[in-house]
Amino acid sequence: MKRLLIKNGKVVSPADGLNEELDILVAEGRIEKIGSGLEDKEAEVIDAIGKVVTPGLIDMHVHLREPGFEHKETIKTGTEAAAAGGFTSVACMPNTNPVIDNSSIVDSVIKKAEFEGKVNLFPIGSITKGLEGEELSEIGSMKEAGIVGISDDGETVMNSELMRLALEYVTAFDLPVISHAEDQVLSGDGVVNEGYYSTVTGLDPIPAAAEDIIVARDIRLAELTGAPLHIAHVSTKRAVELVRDAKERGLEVTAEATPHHFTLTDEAVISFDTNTKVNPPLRSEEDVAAIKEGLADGTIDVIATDHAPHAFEEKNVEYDDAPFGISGLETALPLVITELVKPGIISLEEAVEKLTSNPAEVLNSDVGRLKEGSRADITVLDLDEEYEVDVDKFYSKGKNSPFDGFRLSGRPKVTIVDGKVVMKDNKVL
Ligand SMILES: NC(=O)N[C@@H](CC(=O)O)C(=O)O
Ligand SMILES: [Zn+2]
Ligand SMILES: [Zn+2]
Repeated sequence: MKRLLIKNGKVVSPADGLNEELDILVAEGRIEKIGSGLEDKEAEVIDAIGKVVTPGLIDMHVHLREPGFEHKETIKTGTEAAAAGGFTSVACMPNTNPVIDNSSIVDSVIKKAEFEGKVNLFPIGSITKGLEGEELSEIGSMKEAGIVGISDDGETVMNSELMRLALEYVTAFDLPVISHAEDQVLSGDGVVNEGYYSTVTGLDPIPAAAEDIIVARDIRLAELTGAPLHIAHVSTKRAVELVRDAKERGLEVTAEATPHHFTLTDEAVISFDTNTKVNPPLRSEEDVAAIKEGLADGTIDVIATDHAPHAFEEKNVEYDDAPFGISGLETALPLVITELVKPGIISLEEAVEKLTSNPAEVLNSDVGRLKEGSRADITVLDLDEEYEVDVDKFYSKGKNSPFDGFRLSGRPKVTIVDGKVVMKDNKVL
């Protein structure tokens, strides 16, 4: 295996106490040495001068669509998109067909990723069989097979008794329960946020309360059971307040926000572009401000994409009929830098934590760190490169992005997984 020497980059890994210009020597898939003025005659040199070197980014919320919806995305194309976006690990949601609700499907997803995946893949198992909300999945055997959490993402476990049982069950397993918080009776047939823009477009509304109610319920159940709870794609002001309060009370509650929810407001839906249709919906200016505050004060621990690719034909229909979801892996890091770091809403160090060590901690995984001896998953990024988003250049099959044509600054330049360069200069290798 080739040795790699990443030279003269600014190494940023707050969890490892690193924030300075250093070299990193990689051998046999591991970080052999971190230091100044390192030399190695055999190593391939990656010149990182003027660039930032971070632990490989982790996206704890993606939809890779395989098995069952390979026309939208596959493990191969989805992990290529991840590599292109600077991610070295992704955790994939179980709303596939069949649903990831038993150990043999977990095994098959892991095997497939070993053969075809560009990055590390950590499956998330479902909470209930078939995502039907009626019976618990085989959580114990899925844990043995390698899941890192459980979620019925795409659906809410509307039965509070069953959700309580799931939370009680995982306390024995060190698995977070990841909540897609939506009161599905209240959200009904809604497609956009309830407010001024649902009124002017005439599109069916989803009230913020649909999210707030389930966030409140699940926090209460986490308190009752003592289980670790992670709130997926937080999008409302009240949800941020509820998570903040839960943390203050010492509960093991964590939360994530997506780039689309901190970048866009529901004003975007007046275009009737179905690429703005996502669940939870794009919210009001006040909600977006609260998300940014939550990111800044640490209430929101993690930035995750909720990468939800769909085929062009599926999105190329009336707003009401289009599926919910945004293809997010290849714009996430540029949006974090452009929308959060450059304007000073969070520091670069905080951004790195929310994309590396924090999600690793939620998933109880040992990735997301830069230490001698640890696995060599590394991302090199250029904070200043400006470019225009072009969905036709996405590695993802999902071209469904509302950011097509956006000018962003900050870009991943090299992605290294297990000591191997899998993306360089925006080309997946
Ligand atoms: N976010 C979305 O709009 N869609 C997700 C489901 C989900 O994350 O809830 C999908 O699977 O397409
Ligand atoms: Zn969801
Ligand atoms: Zn999702």
